Amino acid sequence: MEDYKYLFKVVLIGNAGVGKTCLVRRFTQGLFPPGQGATIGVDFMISTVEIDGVKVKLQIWDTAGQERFRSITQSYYRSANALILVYDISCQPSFDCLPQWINEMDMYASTKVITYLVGNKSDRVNQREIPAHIAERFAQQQDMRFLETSAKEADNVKRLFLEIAKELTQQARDNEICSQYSSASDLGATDTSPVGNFSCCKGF
Ligand SMILES: Nc1nc2c(ncn2[C@@H]2O[C@H](COP(=O)(O)OP(=O)(O)OP(=O)(O)O)[C@@H](O)[C@H]2O)c(=O)[nH]1
Repeated sequence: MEDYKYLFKVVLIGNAGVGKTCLVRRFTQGLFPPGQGATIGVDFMISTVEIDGVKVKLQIWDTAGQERFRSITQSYYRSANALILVYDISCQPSFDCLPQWINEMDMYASTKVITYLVGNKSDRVNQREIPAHIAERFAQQQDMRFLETSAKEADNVKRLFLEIAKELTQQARDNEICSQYSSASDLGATDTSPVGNFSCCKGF
């Protein structure tokens, strides 16, 4: 049997060509693959990380950005524990489309999901079209965490996935403590639990 305590599902979304596949490959394989073709439908990779001595498995779903796959990719939102919405800092249209993606998240994702806005290709300093402070303000307005990354230069990629794993692990632990507390003290109320969407976690 595999040795891990929690399993979390992380889903990447965003326009075609922003670098979702490269971010996943960089994190899971340490590679920046040349000539990466467009994703067809969805793809997934697994990575196991250690958070405060606990093994956490991340199931990372890489969705196709192309419009024609939208109905397939939408079905992956619902069970996501974390959603990473990616745009390309050197491509204004990929930023302009964010409200449409957020609309999809509101429609299809769980209300408990944690959400990150990620500006990828931060290495393209001379081609930058979206200043970081504009994106950061937008993320704050949408109640999303914000990071700029470069899959090419391996900048902030590990940090992104580890932050997510850490936050989800903390939520899962809080949930365990709360459910132990509520059964022990006979409070009887299920709504003492701050999170309720960890059905995919081992041990729940
Ligand atoms: N300069 C630079 N290029 C990048 C970076 N990440 C990805 N790219 C390039 O951007 C292009 C698209 O990358 P993908 O990872 O295939 O993009 P995607 O978002 O998965 O695209 P779809 O699968 O069509 O949704 C490729 O040519 C990559 O080499 C980055 O951090 N910096």
